Amino acid sequence: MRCAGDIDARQVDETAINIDPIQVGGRLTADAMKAVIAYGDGYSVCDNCRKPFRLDYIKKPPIADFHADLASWLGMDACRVVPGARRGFQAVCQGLVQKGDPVILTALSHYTEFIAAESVGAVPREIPKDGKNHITADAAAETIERVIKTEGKTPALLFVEGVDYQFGNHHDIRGIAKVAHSYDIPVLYNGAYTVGILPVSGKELGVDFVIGSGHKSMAAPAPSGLVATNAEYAERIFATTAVKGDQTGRTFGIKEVAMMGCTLMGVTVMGMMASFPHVKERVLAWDEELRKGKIVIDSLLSIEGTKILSDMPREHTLTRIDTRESFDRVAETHKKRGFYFTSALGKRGIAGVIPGATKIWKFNTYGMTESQADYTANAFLDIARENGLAVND
Ligand SMILES: Cc1ncc(COP(=O)(O)O)c(C=O)c1O
Repeated sequence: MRCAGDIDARQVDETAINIDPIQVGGRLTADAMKAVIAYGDGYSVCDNCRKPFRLDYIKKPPIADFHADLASWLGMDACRVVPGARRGFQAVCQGLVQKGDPVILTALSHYTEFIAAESVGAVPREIPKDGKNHITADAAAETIERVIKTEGKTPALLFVEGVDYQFGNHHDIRGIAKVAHSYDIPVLYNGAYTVGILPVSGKELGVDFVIGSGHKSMAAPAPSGLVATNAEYAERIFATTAVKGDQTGRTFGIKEVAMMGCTLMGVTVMGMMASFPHVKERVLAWDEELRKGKIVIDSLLSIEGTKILSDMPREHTLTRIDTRESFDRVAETHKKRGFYFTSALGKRGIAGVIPGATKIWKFNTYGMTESQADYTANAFLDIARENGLAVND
């Protein structure tokens, strides 16, 4: 009989080449794995927590320095680690948005951005994407105007994704931030697919908040992430508690309300910290990542009927692809239907494509070695040829 503590092996072969769009940037470094083992106990980072009693003041291990380093690395003034990008969105909403306030999101916003707005009773309003799947400064301006006119209120916050999760496209953050600021609307930059993957400077982008996801893009265990702010908003977002026990008169000092006092303890913060030197280095090799990604893109495009739905040339390793006129044609008659494709990839040691997907799907080549990129490119060609699809050599 099985009991709740029985743990199965992972469903994805960890030795496989994983092209799952959400997983590639969160794979741990060897140093993070060591940290996970060393700091596995629940409150392990609290051994040397001394006054003031707060996670971001702990000197041993150097969690205080880590916070300062994160802020300067992102060109921001203050930073806190949080349990996932979503908790960063929520902290900013908690600090800036009142019930009933309109909040601007985009047609490419992630559901967690909507839920963060909902958690404070905000009214979400979307900037539409254009025909090229971009969020533009003009569309942002039109949306802000429309919201002010119809709701009679200036939006309290604007969310925008550096790179969106649907197409992996970049958007005009500087232009959008400029427009938002002309209405005095603070701008939250969602760096879930950029922070830890490519260089990001909140100052250069002209945004007020930078949010990152540790488990998606910073080689860290889940749930982890960060929220960084400029000096203008730091006090509001990281406001300390003013509450007092009515019987005891107790107060709780420097605990921050939006952070619920302390955030990432143990494995998550230590994994994130252990990977950080590697993450700082890897963002500088972004062009290399694009070059390796191109090897896979070129091979897929050589299969007749295949279309890339993301911007071309690719400027991110997450790509949306349409194989309705190629791999999906095979699915119509194959005895495994659409599952033939993921099964053929699996046999070749490639994981991360949703089982049965042959129409429109996404993949991410981030972190592949050159030989893995060559291997993956050839695997797609093999599967195409094996199933009678035409390949342009
Ligand atoms: C664009 C985007 N933003 C935010 C999130 C949420 O990130 P986290 O899991 O770190 O809260 C995701 C997760 O898939 C995402 O794709």
